[in-house]
Amino acid sequence: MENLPLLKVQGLSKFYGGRIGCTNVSFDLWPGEVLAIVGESGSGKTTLLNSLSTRLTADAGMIQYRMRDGAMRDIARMSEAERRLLMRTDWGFVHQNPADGLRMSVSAGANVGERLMAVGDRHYGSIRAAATDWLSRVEIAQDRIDDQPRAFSGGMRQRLQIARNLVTSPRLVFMDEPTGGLDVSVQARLLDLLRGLVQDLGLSVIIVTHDLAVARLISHRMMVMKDGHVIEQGLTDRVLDDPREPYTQLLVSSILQA
Ligand SMILES: Nc1ncnc2c1ncn2[C@@H]1O[C@H](COP(=O)(O)OP(=O)(O)OP(=O)(O)O)[C@@H](O)[C@H]1O
Repeated sequence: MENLPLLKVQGLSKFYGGRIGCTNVSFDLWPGEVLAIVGESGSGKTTLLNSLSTRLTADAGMIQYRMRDGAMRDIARMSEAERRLLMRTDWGFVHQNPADGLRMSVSAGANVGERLMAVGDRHYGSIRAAATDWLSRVEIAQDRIDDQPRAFSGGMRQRLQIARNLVTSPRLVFMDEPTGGLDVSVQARLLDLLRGLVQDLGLSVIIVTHDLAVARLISHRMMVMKDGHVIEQGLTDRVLDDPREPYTQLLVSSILQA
């Protein structure tokens, strides 16, 4: 199945009244592939990510996903319950602000364990063991398992949010500026950790970032957005080293000069 796409997107569009959010986006995502969506503020990155992950309902187009049994399913034709199950198990969503993806008033262990309970795991010992294991994989000391995330630093909260997402072994993870809003040194460490996990787990990832250095480090392929349109896509190194569109050239050179 490795030679079949995990996600197939055709002609996806989302409008806000008369304003374009994103329009006519098409691409295939392959198992183990990391796709970065880049572009300046207001270009439609978040709208596209939210439409792909069904947090927003698209106005046109089709999203097909290859289920674990190999069947290609049209996301729009799934029942609400099927879609919810998918989002709790096979998909993950890492928000820029960890508070949007965590429950701030329950313990770190419960934040991770909760996703397992949501898929039917009822055995306290095994849930606690999985939570402990995941905390250490994201470099959170085990003696913090009973602390609430409100007692954590920004970087720790983000690592906890990642653990909560990955504990159910998802195959596709959406990320919205996961290193945004953190100090530069914390960002670098988190990016390193993310890159390692994505590689080890063979995850497929769609990551929104306005930071081309982040895209360079973590992604295989890149889509450049402008005014809701994908204006250029290709292998990350190709797009950054040899941008074809004048707008991409401008984006790349402005970063290099900064
Ligand atoms: N809820 C909304 N209602 C109306 N217009 C919206 C809404 N959300 C986004 N838009 C518009 O859609 C376009 C794309 O916005 P979007 O937030 O997707 O861009 P972005 O690239 O993610 O920007 P940023 O990097 O600043 O988050 C913009 O013109 C924006 O004003």
